[in-house]
Amino acid sequence: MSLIEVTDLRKRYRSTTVVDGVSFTIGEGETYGLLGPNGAGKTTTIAMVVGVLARDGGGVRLAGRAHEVTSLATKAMIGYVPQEIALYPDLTARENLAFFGRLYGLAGRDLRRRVDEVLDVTGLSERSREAVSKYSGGMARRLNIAAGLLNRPRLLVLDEPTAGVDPQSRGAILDAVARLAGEGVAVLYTTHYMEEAERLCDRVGILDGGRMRAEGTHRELVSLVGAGDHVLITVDGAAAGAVPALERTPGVTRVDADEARLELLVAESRAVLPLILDAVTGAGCAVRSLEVREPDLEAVFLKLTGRALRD
Ligand SMILES: Nc1ncnc2c1ncn2[C@@H]1O[C@H](COP(=O)(O)OP(=O)(O)OP(=O)(O)O)[C@@H](O)[C@H]1O
Repeated sequence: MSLIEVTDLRKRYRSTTVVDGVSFTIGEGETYGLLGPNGAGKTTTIAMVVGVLARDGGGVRLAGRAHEVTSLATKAMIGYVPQEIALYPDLTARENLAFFGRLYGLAGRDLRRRVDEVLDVTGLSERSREAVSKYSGGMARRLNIAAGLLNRPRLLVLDEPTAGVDPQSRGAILDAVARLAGEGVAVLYTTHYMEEAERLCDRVGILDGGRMRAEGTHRELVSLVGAGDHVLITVDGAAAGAVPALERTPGVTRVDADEARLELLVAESRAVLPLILDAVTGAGCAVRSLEVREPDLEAVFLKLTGRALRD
């Protein structure tokens, strides 16, 4: 069963519709990515999902219950980490977390244990007694995430958590999200980095202009636009001799030869690769190198919207 069901969300600002009928579900332990360029409506969508922004239409159900701006019981199941850092710079990481933990009603040994756990998940244990003013931007972002975990959320919502952070913090954030999902937390993750969506998310929704353009696993999205894997082969001598055999190979949809180089479009490279190698060597060409390039979400986005994900 899905932990959260979002149905037909809508938001207008004056005459402009910025979220236009967005629906998706996320199961326990599943990481769902909302991928879209700046201004696509990601932040507005998740603000309505979390319940900090009133919606103009649609519904959200969390663990089978209607979730509204005023629903405290369902809000208690959510950890929301907005883009803006909300921390006290003069306090240490530990003091910040203790403060937020008390707001959640934690105290004493429970509070200390929970603070230790969230510091560990975000990789900040060793620097926990330093003032946040001494932290890098990436560490502050990790601490912001740690604060969102104090209440053991069943749904963790992260709004572009890695935007502008250093590689070390980015790695720590991605590891933390994977670990939490492994523990059964449902994760809603917005990003405009398609590599992150590919690496982290079980399913991705592509949002553009306030609308969900497509949704699915990486494989499903890629097959939706009819793309296949590119296989690039270099051979000793002329590659053209291998073209007829490759064109007869099941699963190969296009063959281009240019001097010693072959470029193929194939439906499913893993299954077809042995047949391709047989065809090339059978035509008397010795293979010098072979590279498989899987299509990415960037290609899907371009195909769906006619624009690049990052302008
Ligand atoms: N309070 C507001 N009043 C008017 N327009 C708004 C308001 N908030 C957002 N918008 C507009 O809604 C659209 C979607 O914004 P939103 O912040 O949800 O996009 P986003 O995909 O999160 O982009 P970003 O990556 O830049 O945060 C934008 O065109 C934005 O200008």
